[in-house]
Amino acid sequence: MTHPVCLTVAVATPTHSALSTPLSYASAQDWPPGQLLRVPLGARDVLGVVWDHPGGAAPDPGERSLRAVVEVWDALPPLDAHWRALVAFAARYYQRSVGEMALAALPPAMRTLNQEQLARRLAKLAPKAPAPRRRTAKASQATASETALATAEGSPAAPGHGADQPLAAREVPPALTLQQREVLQALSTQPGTFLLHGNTGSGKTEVYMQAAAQALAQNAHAQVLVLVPEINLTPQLQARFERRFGADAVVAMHSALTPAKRLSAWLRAHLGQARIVLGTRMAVFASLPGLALIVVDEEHDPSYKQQEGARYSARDLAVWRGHHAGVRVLLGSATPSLESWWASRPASPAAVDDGTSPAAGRAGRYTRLHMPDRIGSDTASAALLVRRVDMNHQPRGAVLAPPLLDAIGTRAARGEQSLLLLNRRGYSPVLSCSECGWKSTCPHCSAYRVFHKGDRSLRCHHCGLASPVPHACPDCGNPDIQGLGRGTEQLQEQVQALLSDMRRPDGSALRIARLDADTTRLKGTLTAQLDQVHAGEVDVLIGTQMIAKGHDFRRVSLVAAVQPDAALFASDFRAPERLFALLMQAAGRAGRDAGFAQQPEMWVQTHQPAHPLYAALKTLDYAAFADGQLTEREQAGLPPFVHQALLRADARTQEAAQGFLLAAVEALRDAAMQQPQLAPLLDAVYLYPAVPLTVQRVAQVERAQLLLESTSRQALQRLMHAWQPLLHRTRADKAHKALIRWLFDVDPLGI
Ligand SMILES: Nc1ncnc2c1ncn2[C@@H]1O[C@H](COP(=O)(O)OP(=O)(O)OP(=O)(O)O)[C@@H](O)[C@H]1O
Ligand SMILES: [Zn+2]
Repeated sequence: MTHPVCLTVAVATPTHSALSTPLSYASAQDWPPGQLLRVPLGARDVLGVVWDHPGGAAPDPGERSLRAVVEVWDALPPLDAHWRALVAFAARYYQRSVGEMALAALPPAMRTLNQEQLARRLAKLAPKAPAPRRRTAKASQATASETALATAEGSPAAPGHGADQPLAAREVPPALTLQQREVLQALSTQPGTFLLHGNTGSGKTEVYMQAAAQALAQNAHAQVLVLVPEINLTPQLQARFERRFGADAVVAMHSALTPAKRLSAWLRAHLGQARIVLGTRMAVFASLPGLALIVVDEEHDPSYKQQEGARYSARDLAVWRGHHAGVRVLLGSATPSLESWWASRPASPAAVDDGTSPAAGRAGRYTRLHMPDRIGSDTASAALLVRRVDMNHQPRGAVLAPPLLDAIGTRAARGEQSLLLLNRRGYSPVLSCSECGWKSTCPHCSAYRVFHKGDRSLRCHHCGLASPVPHACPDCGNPDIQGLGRGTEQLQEQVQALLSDMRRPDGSALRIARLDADTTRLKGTLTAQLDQVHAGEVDVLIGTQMIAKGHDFRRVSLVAAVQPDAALFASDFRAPERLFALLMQAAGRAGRDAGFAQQPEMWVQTHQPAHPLYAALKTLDYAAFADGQLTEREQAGLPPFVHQALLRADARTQEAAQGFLLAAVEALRDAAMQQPQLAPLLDAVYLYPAVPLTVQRVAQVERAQLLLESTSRQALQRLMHAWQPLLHRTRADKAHKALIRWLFDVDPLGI
């Protein structure tokens, strides 16, 4: 009889429970950490990952009656030490349990799979027998990077993907510009994390692809991870990678995939069959045994931060992962986040001895690289002109200023396209009764329901509640209820009327389309709509920030921000950074082809034409804007000069939510009296008073938060860890039974 061994297994136990550490199970045989298996938990059996024993040594199963492992998925190689280290770090840093983090990092379809089903899936993925290598004429005259890739792929050890594809099927990379060459050169000469500050249309994607080709050439198992904010917004990007590397080498990972597709993408990455993984934030947790390079495109994009469950930043984890695995990380953006801009600051000799600013003088952790010039910008006509339109001097209530209307008409008459950006969907953000003042508030949220004319509904954008538009005021019966303010739906209607006299080159009326979350709800509609724009079937495209992101529109020569001012006065300290990035990205959609008769233009309709943000936009000088913002942030003691976390509480009443936060602070202060090691942490971390969130109530849940701030990331981390058990205890107190949940949001994006 064999003596059973004890396995430590990470299972998806909730963070906020007593079971939040990995559990012990008995097994007839020892299995290495990283092995996937199924184990019993309560009445069910669940997916788990063999974890490293706490303290290194296996506990003795001896006396304890451990439950036995159900089945071990030994057909799959174990998850490697880098992957486990990433998961363990993410759990620690974002204050979650290892089990929760590990299981959230695996494709959901895996949870319901058994060994047999897994075997069938794997059989489907099994590589076809590689065909003998073919040498085509093309291969012998290929560029360096292509040859490098060919070597990697042609190697007999290359795990089964399109090694049998002739190279001729692949696209030949263009000759690089000088700036692209310099960036690739800098990348190849030193390790570390790089911030590529590349103008829109400067050819960053080409740099990513060539850097990927170089990394893949290192060996036959090398893999590259490419993170993008929203893959479904840029189907073109995936197509570009597939053209370059072959469809078999690339897998996509994002939440719009069917569970089965997501699982096979994950398996192909884990087995090394996929050489390039292109995915959204979740892909940062992909198992990549051959990881050789990480690219984070549009690294400033807020969608890299997960907003529920474990609130991780995929960008920040990508940097950690690359550092831990010893591979390069390439962050790219035309408008980097201020965090990354600061982290990549060059050393400033002037400030070295000044001593007033703690970090001044020292260079940042990242290497900053620049590509200021757009591809084809040697033609003078390609330079972008930014025009501010003072709406104080336009006809009252004008939707579009008359000169802007003219400009759109002129462009359309030449077959060029215009984009109109309005970051608010629906017809009107609120309906109101002119008699009694009734407004379309949501009964479940502290927010208005938005009027959507298309299906005549009132919809809450927070909880999703939708109901038909009333024919008369529900309070006083007045039939005259009106919309206040304007969304994309209304803008489309108004622009349609305003442009009705204008003509396309063929004499027909202009075609005006709208692209936002409402028009793209159905699967496939986004791609279809983008295809229409690319094909030139649309003259004027109206949309939310969706139209500003990453699209390589070739016929757009004019972009206009219709009413961007609101963000200038938002209370969120990141609002200017976001607005500037949005406008720069939007501007970057104009003039991507140098062959226009007239200079491409970005119009900004504003009542604040002298605002410094628009002045900076006028010169398209991101660096000046960023440095100005950083000075303000440093003076005001805001990130990246301090580190923040939120303690959030949700409850049935606001009183209960704030009551919990107050009690938790009290418990922490009490504990500090008894535990002297806590006192310095409380000195190093500032705890703000508990306050309601800006949108205080959502779906009948009252929300409150407490901001923690420190100049020391470590002190902040240690305080949260020390606080965890006290929070569990406070939660368990009957006095707080109205509490629904509490959580930490580390490095929050909105406070
Ligand atoms: N070296 C090159 N020679 C010719 N064309 C190039 C070169 N590099 C890139 N291009 C082309 O220029 C266009 C813009 O390049 P790319 O999409 O890579 O820019 P980007 O910096 O990623 O843009 P954005 O940030 O706006 O998405 C693309 O159509 C691309 O195919
Ligand atoms: Zn609501």
